[in-house]
Amino acid sequence: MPLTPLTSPLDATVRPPGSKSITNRALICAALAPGTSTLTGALFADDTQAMMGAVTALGAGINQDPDNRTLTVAGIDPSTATTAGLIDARQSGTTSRFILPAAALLNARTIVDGTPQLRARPFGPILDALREVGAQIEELGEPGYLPAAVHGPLHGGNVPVSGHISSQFLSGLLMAAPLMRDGLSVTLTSPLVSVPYVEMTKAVMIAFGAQVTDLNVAAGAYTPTTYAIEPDASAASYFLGAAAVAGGRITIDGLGTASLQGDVAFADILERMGATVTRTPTSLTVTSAGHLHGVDVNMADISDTAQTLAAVAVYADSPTRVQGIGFIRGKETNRVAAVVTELRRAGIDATEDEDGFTINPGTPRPTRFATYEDHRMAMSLSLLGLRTPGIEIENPTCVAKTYPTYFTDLAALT
Ligand SMILES: O=C(O)C1=C[C@@H](OP(=O)(O)O)[C@@H](O)[C@H](O)C1
Ligand SMILES: C=C(OP(=O)(O)O)C(=O)O
Repeated sequence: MPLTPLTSPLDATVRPPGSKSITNRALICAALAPGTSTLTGALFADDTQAMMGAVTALGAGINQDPDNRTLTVAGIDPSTATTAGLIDARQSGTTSRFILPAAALLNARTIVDGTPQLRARPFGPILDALREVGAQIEELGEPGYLPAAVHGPLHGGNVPVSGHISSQFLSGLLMAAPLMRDGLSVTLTSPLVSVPYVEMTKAVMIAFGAQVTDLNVAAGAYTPTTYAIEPDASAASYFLGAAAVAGGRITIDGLGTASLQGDVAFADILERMGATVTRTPTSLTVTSAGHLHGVDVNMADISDTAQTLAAVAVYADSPTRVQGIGFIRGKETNRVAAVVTELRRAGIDATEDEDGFTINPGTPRPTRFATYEDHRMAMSLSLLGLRTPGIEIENPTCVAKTYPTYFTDLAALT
């Protein structure tokens, strides 16, 4: 995918597609709520298709209306459901980590597997926690990795869970918890990364009628609900980053101070770098002259936007250091190594640190970037093409994981 630099400053309003994280949480809660739920503003992408396939395998019924971005979900009663089978979570961390506990509620054997990329990502903490709350677990490949078989039901109770590898283990356990016999109380055994995603989990659960306080969930049931899903804040980071790189104004419609998504704080980092940010409860506007300063920032809460910041940092007037994100070596690819390798390919002085990376600004040369089957490598590196001639993105269709129309929407900015 060749990219063409912009010839005039940006001046656009964008509404990104629905949040992947909220869509996949709402699908789990709706699938476990006996009755009909309606999800509006949903994301239609590979990760959410993976979740739709997963909850269908558990017995839920899904009607997809992509033109109206709406999903209608006929939920199951997990205490009587006995559907077992093979679930393909594809490349999706959220689908795999959220469906394992949900499948383990059933008195049936379910195998969860995914692509080779997903098989390389860690699952040990969630498999261990599920054993503690009553599941029979078979690790069918390497211990601590997919594929794995789960068989319930779950008695719940108190369970220790580690937080430093991924918050998705905790979110998955919490969402299944209302249907555990004794409910669930989680004690974290290590510091939690991606904290805002756990707050999001609790908010979606509460919208579907669950009782949640701190990391304690009461036994009960989900209630079918009509639920409106926000646009995706991680996707929005590319458009906000575009204003920072190319200069001009970008407004994100549908995301603001009222958002459930931590990634809206990417705008705060651009503000620290010198951009002007205007916020309302439901919109974010970034205006920039394209001259930003470097920043030293901990991105443990919003690590999906770290690659976006790496791209923006290339054009700042001083170095940028990102800390607190060593755990993103376990995402779709080793994101710390991948972003440093690709920026160095373009002649930028980037270095890998133990818990992040440092980007020294420079003038990138024309480069064809590798994307490592990582949608966020493709979307973040595309920002260089808005300012530097001769930028190409290999395998651009990898954006289908969360944002199939990304390159069309980027082109429409001009
Ligand atoms: O719960 C979620 O929806 C997510 C949590 C984060 O993962 P980790 O908790 O593994 O950092 C994030 O990177 C991912 O894209 C979505
Ligand atoms: C890490 C990501 O996804 P997941 O963990 O859900 O596969 C992501 O979307 O950047």
